[in-house]
Amino acid sequence: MPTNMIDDAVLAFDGIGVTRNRNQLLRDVAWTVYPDERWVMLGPNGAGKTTLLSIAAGQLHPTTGTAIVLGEKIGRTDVWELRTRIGITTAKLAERIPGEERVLDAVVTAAWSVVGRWREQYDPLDEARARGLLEQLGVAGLADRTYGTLSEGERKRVQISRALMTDPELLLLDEPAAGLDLGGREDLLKRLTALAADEDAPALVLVTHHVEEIPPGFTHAMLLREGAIVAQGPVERTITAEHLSQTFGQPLVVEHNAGRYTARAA
Ligand SMILES: Nc1ncnc2c1ncn2[C@@H]1O[C@H](COP(=O)(O)OP(=O)(O)OP(=O)(O)O)[C@@H](O)[C@H]1O
Repeated sequence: MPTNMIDDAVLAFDGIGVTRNRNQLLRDVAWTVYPDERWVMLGPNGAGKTTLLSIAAGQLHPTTGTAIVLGEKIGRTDVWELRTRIGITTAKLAERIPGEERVLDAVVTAAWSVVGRWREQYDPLDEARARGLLEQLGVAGLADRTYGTLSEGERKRVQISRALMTDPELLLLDEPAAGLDLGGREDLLKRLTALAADEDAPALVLVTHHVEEIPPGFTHAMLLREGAIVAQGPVERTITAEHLSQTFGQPLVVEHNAGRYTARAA
């Protein structure tokens, strides 16, 4: 690949392998993500999705290969500085938000914690930004509630607002629709569809187990099985019956309707 293309890339991974306790969690992963791309990563339990996302988040060094995140080579760079440029939501991070915290505080303090500052009072610009993000995710009315009183779907949207607070160049969403009921999932998908269409939004990578959770407008897909890539590329060419059957290890039928995918056993 020409060097100038790699320079523009948000993620440029080559020959990535991760080994832990003699288990090969990832093998020979090559993956490039550009700023205007919206990726969905799919694969069965244990396929290596979270491991790959951790490298993208600057949280994990690969055992082999080269991982360049936002132009910085993992292993050579100050990851703390790098992490301020990346927004991430995971179930583990969400558990750290105290139930008694006011929703607006949960969003505003994202900016404080990444830069390691502590303040008694809001900067009015921070507060306005947090309120704007809650509005964008359709939960502005919840700003003064405590986080613990929110439904799971509302919490997910607050978590995404929080991850966007620092104006990241890359947003990583690990199973954002997990545990949501049908209405909650559809609400979240609507917001993610709007985010995908927003040209000011960062590059997006969303991990899921279900093709039903691919928001319309997502441009690319990566399919993983047992730590290796089964297929990757533009979403319509990648989310096919053949690729998904191979990824999930059983014959599957895939349908694509009005921008949404469904899959079932053949
Ligand atoms: N420190 C470790 N030592 C050994 N094996 C590990 C370690 N961490 C993760 N694994 C294994 O690596 C594999 C990939 O895990 P990973 O969490 O990346 O998968 P995943 O695709 O995100 O799975 P899920 O969909 O279940 O969240 C799993 O089999 C897991 O048990």
